[in-house]
Amino acid sequence: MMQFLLAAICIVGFYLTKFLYANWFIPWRIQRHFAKQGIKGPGYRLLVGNTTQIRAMYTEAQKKPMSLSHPHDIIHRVFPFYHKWAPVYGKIFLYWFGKKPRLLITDPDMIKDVLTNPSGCFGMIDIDPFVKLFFGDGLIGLNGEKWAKHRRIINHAFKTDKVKGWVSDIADSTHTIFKLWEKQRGDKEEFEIEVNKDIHSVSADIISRTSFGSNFEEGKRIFTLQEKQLGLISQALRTIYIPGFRFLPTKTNRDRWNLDEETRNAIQKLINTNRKIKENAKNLIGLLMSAYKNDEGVEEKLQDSEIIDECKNFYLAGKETSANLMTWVLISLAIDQEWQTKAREEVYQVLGDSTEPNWDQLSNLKIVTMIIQETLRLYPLSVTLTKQAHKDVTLKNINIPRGTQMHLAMIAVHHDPELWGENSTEFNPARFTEPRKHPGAYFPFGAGPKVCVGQTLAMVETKIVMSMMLRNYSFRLSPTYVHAPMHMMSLKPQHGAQLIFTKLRD
Ligand code: HEM
Repeated sequence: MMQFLLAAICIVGFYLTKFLYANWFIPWRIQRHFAKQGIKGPGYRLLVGNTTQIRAMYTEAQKKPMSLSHPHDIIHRVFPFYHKWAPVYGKIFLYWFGKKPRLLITDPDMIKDVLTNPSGCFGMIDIDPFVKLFFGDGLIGLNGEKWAKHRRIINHAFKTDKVKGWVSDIADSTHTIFKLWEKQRGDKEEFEIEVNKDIHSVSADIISRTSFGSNFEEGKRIFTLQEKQLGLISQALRTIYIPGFRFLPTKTNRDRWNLDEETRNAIQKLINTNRKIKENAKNLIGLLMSAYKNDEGVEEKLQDSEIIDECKNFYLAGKETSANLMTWVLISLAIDQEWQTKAREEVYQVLGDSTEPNWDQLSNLKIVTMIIQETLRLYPLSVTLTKQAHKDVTLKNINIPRGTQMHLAMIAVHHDPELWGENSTEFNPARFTEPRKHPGAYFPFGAGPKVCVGQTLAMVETKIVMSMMLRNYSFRLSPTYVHAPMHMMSLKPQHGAQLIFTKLRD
C-alpha cells in the first residue's frame, strides 16, 4: 500500500514539476531575460497570460461609440491594450498571449528588419488547427519552399498586365450595385444606405469575377459557403482549443466537413470546366492552371488541390479587406466634404463623359489615390502583423529568444506624431505628396517577401469603385450613423456605415 502511495506521489510530482516548468518557470525566465534588457510588460499570469485582461479591454472599448470631433484618433478603441500599456511600459513591451511571449514593437527600423529579413529567421506564427483547416495549403498558411513555389506562381497571376485585364469586370460589378441603388432611390433625390453591407457584395462580386471569369455566379455561391465556414471557425476560435476535438463528429464539426467538401467539389468542377474550354487564362483560376516557367526556365505547376486552397485564400484575404477599405474611404469623405469635392472634380476631369475609368485614366486619379493611401494610413485593415522568431536573433541590440512572437503595431506606427507630425490623426491626403520621413513608417500591405500579393488589384479596384461612386453620387453621414471602428479580423465599422446619397449624373 505504502509503495503504491509513493509511486502515485512520484507520478503526480513528476507531472506537476513538468507542468510548472513549462507554464511557470519558462515564462518567468523569458520575462527576466527581457527585463534585464530594459523591456517590461504587464506580467505573465499562469496559463492565460494577459489574454483575459486584453479581452476585457476590447469588450469595454467596444461598448462606447466615438465622438466625431476627432474621428480618426481610433487607437484607444481598436487597439485598447496598446493604448493603456504603452504609456506605462514604453513603445516596446512584452505581453503574453497564453504562454506565448509577444514583443510589441512600434520602432519602424525594427519592423522593417522583421518583415524584410532574408535569413528566414522570422516566419509565420503557429496557427490554430481550425484556422489551418480554413487556409489549407494556400499562401496564408504555408511556409518554406512550398510557400516560395506557390508565391512565384501566384505573383505571376497578379502581375500588373493581368490586373489590367480585370478593369472592365470591376466596373461591371460597380454598375450592378448602382442598378440596385437606383431601384431603391426610385424618384427620390436622396436615399440612405448601409453602405458597408453593399460594398461587401461589390467586393465579393469582384473577387469572384477575377477568380472565376464567366462562372462568377457559381464563384459567388462558393464564397457564400466559405462565409458560413468562416462563421463556424470564428465560433471555434472563441473557445479554448482542445487537441483532437476537431476530429470528433459533433454537429458543428460535421457541418464544417460538409461545407469544406462542398466548397472543394464546386471549385474542382470549375477547374474541370476551365480545363475543357481553355478560357484565355484571363481569370485567376485559369492563370493558376497554366504552365509557368521560373527564372531558371523550369516549369512549375500547382496541383488541383493546391489551386482550390489558393482560391479559398484569395477570398479570405481579398474580400473583407478591400470592402472595408472602400467603406472607410466613403466614411472619411462623408466626414470631410472638402476632400470629397476635390476628388469629384478630379474624377470629372479625368473621366470626361465616360461612366467608368479605363486603365490609362487610373494613373491620372492622383487625388483619389492619395485619399486611398491616407485612409489606409489611418485605418490599416489588419491593424497589426504578427511574426515568430524561428531562431535566437538580435534586433537593434535586443536579444530575442526563439519562439518569441513579434507583434508589429502597424496602426501605432501609422499614427505616430514623431513620424507623421502633430496632425498625425487628422485626415490629410496631401501628406502623400511629400516624401516619406522613414521607409518603415507606412506598410498597410506588409513588406518584404510576404507583402500582400493582391495589393495592385486592391488599389485598382478601390480606385475604380470610388471614382465611379464619386462621379454618380455625393454623400454625407446619416444622422443614424454611429462612429465605432472595431477590429475583428479586419478593421470595420461596428454598427455599419449609414450614408445619405444624392444622385448627381446619369
Ligand atoms: C485593401 C486591401 C488589402 C490589404 C490592406 C491587404 C493587406 C495584406 C497584408 C497586411 C498582408 C500580410 C503581409 C504579411 O503577413 O507580412 C496580406 C497578405 C496577403 N494578401 Fe492582402 N490585402 C488586401 C487585399 C488583398 C487582395 C484583393 C488579395 C487577393 C485577391 C489579397 C491576397 C493576399 C494574400 C494571398 C496574402 C498572403 C501572402 C503571402 O503569405 O505570401 N490581399 N495582405
